[in-house]
Amino acid sequence: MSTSVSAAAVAALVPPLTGRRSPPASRVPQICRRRIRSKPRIFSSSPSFPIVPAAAMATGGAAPTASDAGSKKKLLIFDSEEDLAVSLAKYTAELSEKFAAERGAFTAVLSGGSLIEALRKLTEPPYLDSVDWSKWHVFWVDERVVPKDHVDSNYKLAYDGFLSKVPIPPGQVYAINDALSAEGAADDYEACLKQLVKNGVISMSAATGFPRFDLQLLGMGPDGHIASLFPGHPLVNEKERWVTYIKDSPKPPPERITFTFPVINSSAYVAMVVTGAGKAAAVQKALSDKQTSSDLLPVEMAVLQDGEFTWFTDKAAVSLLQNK
Ligand SMILES: O=C1O[C@H](COP(=O)(O)O)[C@@H](O)[C@H](O)[C@H]1O
Repeated sequence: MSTSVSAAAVAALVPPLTGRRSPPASRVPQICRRRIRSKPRIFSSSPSFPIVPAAAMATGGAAPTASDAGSKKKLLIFDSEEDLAVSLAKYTAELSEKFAAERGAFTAVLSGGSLIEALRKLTEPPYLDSVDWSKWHVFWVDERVVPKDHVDSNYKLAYDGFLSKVPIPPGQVYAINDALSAEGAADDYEACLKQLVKNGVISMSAATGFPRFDLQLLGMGPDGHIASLFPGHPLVNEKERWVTYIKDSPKPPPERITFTFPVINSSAYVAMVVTGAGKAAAVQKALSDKQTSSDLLPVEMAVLQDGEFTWFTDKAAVSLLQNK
């Protein structure tokens, strides 16, 4: 179990991030430190999206290079989930290298659910050895308010499937304080983020005034929810908070914390990882041309202010799209 103290009490302990050096784990604010438990082919798109051959991506074609700067949305369709996982690893590793070189840190946001399994290739060669894991700072776009060893914990899911297999410094893994209420945990996590902005670990978006994470790795539920932002729930309209809480999640468990849309939409890069026929209807709605502003799914509300949004999908997930 992690400890937590106020952000103000620890602020002075933490030097700003400079150059290419990341702060040692021991100097990360206690409020932000949640140590890893010792145990515990056919490529198509809607007309509004560029068609990006997934095979090209696998060989570097969709790497985050300067030539991609003007391309804000991409739809990648893979023949298999295995192919998707290979390319997602390459994409993530290249962004890690880019941000580590540019700013000495890489802020990666995880969702729960099927996303974690899709990250499995990052835990294998060549990435296990070639990625500079010491530059990674890991966050959760949403978390269930349960103990970290609970089967519903997004932290546990990520730890078991990803974090326990790569050498990210434990002090750079920012889990929620699971001893707090949902409201308290959301406040605590937001305070953690604000402290890390002050330290220079997390960038700020000049355009929005909200934190700008380097990469958010997100999943989507069959109902079109992302993070813990559900269709028709008032939380989708939150405009001020960075992190908020929900006590009546339609998907169990009911109590969760979640990043808000202003934070999600301030990201530099988002990978939206969606597979399986069960999500085809939501994908169809999100990627169809006939969007109406009155009944947007949460996934449709993920619109980056100044970043690159890439859908990583398989054939089943796009099976209801026209023009394939
Ligand atoms: O409850 C949640 O669900 C979504 C989607 O999960 P998936 O298994 O259908 O991919 C997930 O992105 C979110 O983090 C999680 O809390």
